[in-house]
Amino acid sequence: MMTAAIEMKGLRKAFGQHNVLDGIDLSVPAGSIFALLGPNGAGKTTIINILSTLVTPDSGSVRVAGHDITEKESVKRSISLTGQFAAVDEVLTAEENLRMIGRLSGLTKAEARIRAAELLEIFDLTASARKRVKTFSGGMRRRLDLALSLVVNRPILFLDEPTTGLDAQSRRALWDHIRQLARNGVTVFLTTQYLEEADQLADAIAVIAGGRVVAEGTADQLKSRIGGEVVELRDQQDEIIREIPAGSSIREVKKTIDELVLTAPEGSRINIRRPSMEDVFVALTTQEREESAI
Ligand SMILES: Nc1ncnc2c1ncn2[C@@H]1O[C@H](COP(=O)(O)OP(=O)(O)OP(=O)(O)O)[C@@H](O)[C@H]1O
Repeated sequence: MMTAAIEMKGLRKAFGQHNVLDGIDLSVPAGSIFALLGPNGAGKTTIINILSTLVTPDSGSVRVAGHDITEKESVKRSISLTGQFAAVDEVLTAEENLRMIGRLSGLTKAEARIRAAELLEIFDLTASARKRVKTFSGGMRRRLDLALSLVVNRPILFLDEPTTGLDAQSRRALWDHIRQLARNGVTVFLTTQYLEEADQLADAIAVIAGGRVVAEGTADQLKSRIGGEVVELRDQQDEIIREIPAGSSIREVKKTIDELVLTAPEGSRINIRRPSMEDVFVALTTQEREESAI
């Protein structure tokens, strides 16, 4: 059995009367990429804050890298966190910031220089390496922030919405880097609003809503959980007119197509596809909202 790098059992946290986490059980194998999904305000950042010892839970047992989270110093030595060095020094250049963090983290001068150059390259900041951070755009700062959290590789990396605000090219570069880290044995725990990101990157995904885990598994398992195929009707401009989950048997799919054909406008066409992560997310989180409204 694989060892768990992160383990939560019965994790609860309330802010005032608001039960944000209402008994979360999750286990993340070492060296895997784990994505936590959930609607806005579901408690994703709260979980990351608890796992990185910034917030104390009300109850439950939580272990990170083999340490109980009450052993704060041991946990902190095992983790990196995006935004950890959000206080980027504005007066320094990107390269100086990276080298400074390298030195503060115990790298030699030469090691810090090499690591800074590598990270500047990965995050497409080489051309701006010698510019002061105060002249940077929002996207450049975000990339530098991510680079700073990766100066020293710790066994566990927490990334809270790492690609929000990044363009497609930087997003792809970060995904490649995350995959590389996981291949080298780093456990990556990320939250994301981009369902494609979870689909592309994560070995396992958990969806939280209403303070609980409402689904857990690989992207394929989650997709098959909501069942079968989706039949979509598109107009001549390729815009979706209707989408219907059709079930998994050929008979069900044919029945759905027959229904659509009756109402399909001239020039439209029909596609059959597997459910996307978005279908899964909408199905799971809508179901949770409906149940909690009862
Ligand atoms: N320190 C705090 N005091 C009071 N309420 C808080 C505190 N931190 C978080 N909350 C509340 O807890 C809930 C969960 O917040 P959290 O930031 O963990 O959600 P999230 O899933 O990360 O959301 P988002 O997708 O919007 O980033 C929200 O309703 C938030 O307002």
